[in-house]
Amino acid sequence: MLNKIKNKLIVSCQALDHEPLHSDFIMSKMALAALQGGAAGIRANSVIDIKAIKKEVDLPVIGIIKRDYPDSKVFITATTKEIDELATSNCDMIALDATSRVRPNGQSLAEIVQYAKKTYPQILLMADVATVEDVRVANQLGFDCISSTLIGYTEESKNDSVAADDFAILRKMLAESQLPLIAEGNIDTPEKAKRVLSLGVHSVVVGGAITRPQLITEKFVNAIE
Ligand SMILES: CC(=O)N[C@H](C=O)[C@@H](O)[C@H](O)[C@H](O)COP(=O)(O)O
Repeated sequence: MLNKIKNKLIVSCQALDHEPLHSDFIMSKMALAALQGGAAGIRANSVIDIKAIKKEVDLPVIGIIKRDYPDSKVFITATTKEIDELATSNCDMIALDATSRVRPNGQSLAEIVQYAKKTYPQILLMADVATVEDVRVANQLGFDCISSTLIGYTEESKNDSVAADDFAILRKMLAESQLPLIAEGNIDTPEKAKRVLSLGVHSVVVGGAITRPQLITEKFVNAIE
């Protein structure tokens, strides 16, 4: 899978239950549109969406389960329960929060990675990170690749944004990463996607700018008001 997505675009097709396009059927058609546009992979949330997408397109899928827990701020594939659920979806890779934050039920990141690798050796693992320190830790844990998904979305990274200073944080992550690094999060123009690939990231994930029409509409409205 890592070869198939090298230097290519992955489209994140996600609509949570409060979003207008929340539907496995619609996400499968989003994935078909992504395939027709030339995407090399899909990122998707929930077993039901991944199954529908896998039926519709023959592309590698990065699966996640977003779920809130009362005792933790971690919400992307937070525990081994979500790993077990995703293993039933036929996804090719699982992405999970790889920040240093406390996880639900006292599970540790190392424990979860070890469990996933041992139980489902055929499924690749992506570390969703927020800081350069997270990259250093992820290098050592048995992940197959790292993604910059959570930059700006955690307390530790709230002052960072992926594109600031010509992607300074991504360049720092690239310097530290011993694994393929995927650019993800707020890559919202074709120019930014091209730029991050030229900096040396392995692939680029684009979500909202392609698959969240409410956000796209808002951009137009803000520009004309
Ligand atoms: C922080 C978080 O929850 N990120 C999620 C991770 O799967 C998705 O909501 C994003 O759409 C995805 O990462 C792609 O990013 P963007 O939509 O900005 O291109």
